[in-house]
Amino acid sequence: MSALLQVNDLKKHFPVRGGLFSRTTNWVYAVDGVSFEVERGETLSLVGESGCGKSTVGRAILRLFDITAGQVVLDGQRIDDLSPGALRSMRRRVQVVFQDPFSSLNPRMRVRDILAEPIRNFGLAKSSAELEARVAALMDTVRLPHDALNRRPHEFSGGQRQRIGIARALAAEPELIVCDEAVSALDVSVKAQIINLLQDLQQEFGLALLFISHDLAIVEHMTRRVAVMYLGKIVEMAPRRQIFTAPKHPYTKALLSAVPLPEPGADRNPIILKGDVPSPINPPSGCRFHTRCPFVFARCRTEEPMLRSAGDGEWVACHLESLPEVPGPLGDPRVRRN
Ligand SMILES: Nc1ncnc2c1ncn2[C@@H]1O[C@H](COP(=O)(O)OP(=O)(O)OP(=O)(O)O)[C@@H](O)[C@H]1O
Repeated sequence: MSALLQVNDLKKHFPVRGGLFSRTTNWVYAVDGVSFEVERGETLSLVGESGCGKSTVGRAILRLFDITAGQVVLDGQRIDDLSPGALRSMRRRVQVVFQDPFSSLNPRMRVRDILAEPIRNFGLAKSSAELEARVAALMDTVRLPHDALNRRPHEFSGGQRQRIGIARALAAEPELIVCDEAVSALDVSVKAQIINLLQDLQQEFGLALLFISHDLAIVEHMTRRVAVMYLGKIVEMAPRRQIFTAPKHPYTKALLSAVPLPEPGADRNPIILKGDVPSPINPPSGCRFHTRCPFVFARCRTEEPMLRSAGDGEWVACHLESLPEVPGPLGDPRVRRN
């Protein structure tokens, strides 16, 4: 059986307009050739620093805009070129939970109406009694009391609002939920509760999650696989254990070395990257990470590394992997000096 979601060589370039006639003067290469799959019922996390293109991938899957190139395939059907009419059923199957439920929930609507809207829109209840029962069941599912149905979003805490956002996504009976920084704005204890809730729901409903986050500490607790993005591309994709115990790409190593360890006094030998992330308007030639990579060598500056299998479900886009094993400057046996 094919994967629930297949993203093939996805590109999204945004025009930069300027001048008197608002002509396109440049392009933001926000996502520039990204491929991955999400199986039914699994969680794939998309991680990377701010601006690397994570949300743009999520929005492309939700068809919030037309993509520049590539394919987005849901359950065997291309959804990137669907007509507006055909988009309707796809919209039910893929839902989203955003970072800030406050701005994504209509402040004038009561919770009852917020939850009833998708059920009505997608024709999921045959009578008003069934609609009411479904709304009540959703409150149970996200562990909110029924008397909250008559309240409006501003009357809830951040964690409770996120539960409402999750209930609204579930109302459409989706197969995939894109969680875009869904717990990033919450306090630590509330974060843990929402993560537990998402994991329980995933088990209960067999949901697939695309979990977009800049926070690796969160991802470690809830994902099966991780894809690491840098400047519009995936640099490494692997099962969680491999990413967290034996990362291969120098950028993944640097990202992980910045995650605080739970044991007091423990040290990870942080890898400090030089400089800032370059602009996606004018990304570096060759490997996009070469301007900051501690292991850079000549080929990295000119030749773009492809995402290649490194075995055990692991994919890496780095020239280091193909090199003979000789001692490198930092003791990494795969690094060639030149
Ligand atoms: N509508 C747009 N028009 C122009 N540029 C955009 C647009 N949307 C995103 N970008 C640019 O595309 C790049 C990727 O943005 P994106 O929001 O996908 O990154 P991200 O990794 O999700 O970061 P963050 O977590 O900060 O949102 C950024 O440089 C951003 O400024």
